[in-house]
Amino acid sequence: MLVKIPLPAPLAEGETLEERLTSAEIEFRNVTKRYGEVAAVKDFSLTVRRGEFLTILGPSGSGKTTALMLLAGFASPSEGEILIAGKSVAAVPSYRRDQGIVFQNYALFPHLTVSRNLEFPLEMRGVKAHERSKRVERMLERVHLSDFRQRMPSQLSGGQQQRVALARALIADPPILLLDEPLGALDRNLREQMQGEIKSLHKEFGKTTICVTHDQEEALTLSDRIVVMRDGRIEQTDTPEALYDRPATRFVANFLGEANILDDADFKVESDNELPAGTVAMIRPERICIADQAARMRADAQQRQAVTGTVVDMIYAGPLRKYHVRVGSGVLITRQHVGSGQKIFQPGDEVRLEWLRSDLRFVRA
Ligand SMILES: Nc1ncnc2c1ncn2[C@@H]1O[C@H](COP(=O)(O)OP(=O)(O)OP(=O)(O)O)[C@@H](O)[C@H]1O
Repeated sequence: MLVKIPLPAPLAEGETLEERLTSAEIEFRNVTKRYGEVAAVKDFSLTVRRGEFLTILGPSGSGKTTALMLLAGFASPSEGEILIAGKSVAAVPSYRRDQGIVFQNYALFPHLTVSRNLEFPLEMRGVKAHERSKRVERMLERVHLSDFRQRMPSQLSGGQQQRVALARALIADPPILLLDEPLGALDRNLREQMQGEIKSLHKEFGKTTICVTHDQEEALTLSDRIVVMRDGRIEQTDTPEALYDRPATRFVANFLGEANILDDADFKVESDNELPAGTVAMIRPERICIADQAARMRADAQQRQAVTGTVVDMIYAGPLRKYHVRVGSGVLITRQHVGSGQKIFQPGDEVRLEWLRSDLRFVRA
């Protein structure tokens, strides 16, 4: 069987193979960006590998967009530097950085048809008319918009417009793709569909992609790695699984998914060892099992911890049930898959919560 493998871009003029093999695609070195008194990004250092899909995730105002704008060249660092393919881009204007960009509100040209919108970046790069129309047709087909080629952007749905924006960002084959809340304006179903589309475009084209979002689910679904930002600084960088399973801080544990933080004030955590100074214990809701108080402990009781409490709330959420259980002066959350034969608890029920000791994590407080 013949397998088609997309090849990376040929070596640029002056680029050696050694440089290509060893250099990171993008590097932020101790970048700070100040707007007057406000430091929007502080001492930001990050290496992005070639072909990686990296998401910058954080609450509003944490500096995500500023980091992306610095990379795009729409703003310049107050301190530090940014390197692309091993070279500082301090003196390179944004239009010469060879990046495809999709912003939530980075509108298509409203007075140009879909085809003309796609042609524009090629025209800017001096691609000949014959070649341009071939590439536009190919790209339209790829994003399933061939039938819309003559429409104006205003005659397209939000999802279709974003597909055109993605196609326009990719058509000139830039090595880097920047996405700023690309799906922010879409409703939930469409967003999920477009996440699939972005993922498959990334697989197919292999662009080094930096995506900014405040949507944790989007970050978990799309990314090879996630950078969690807080107040202009990087809080933690890791793969989605590692961030979810082993968050380093209380902030990351709470921001990425739901977390039960076992504060000393609310729960007396019995531990064989002292918790390291400055840390608290944390457990994910789906790691806690809920059972009748009188139910027998599971066979591996030594490896488990159990507490008793009273159900204060049960929330039905499709395939999941979420229980809030009062334990002492605190509340623990547990999430159970809805399965056949599983007991359903109601507010007021006395229950036992159990978990494996190995599912407890400690995070910096
Ligand atoms: N041009 C600017 N002038 C002054 N302050 C700015 C400017 N751009 C950003 N800031 C400030 O820098 C901080 C970080 O903003 P930024 O837009 O990067 O955050 P964000 O994480 O992308 O937020 P959001 O998710 O709301 O877009 C904020 O406090 C913001 O007010």
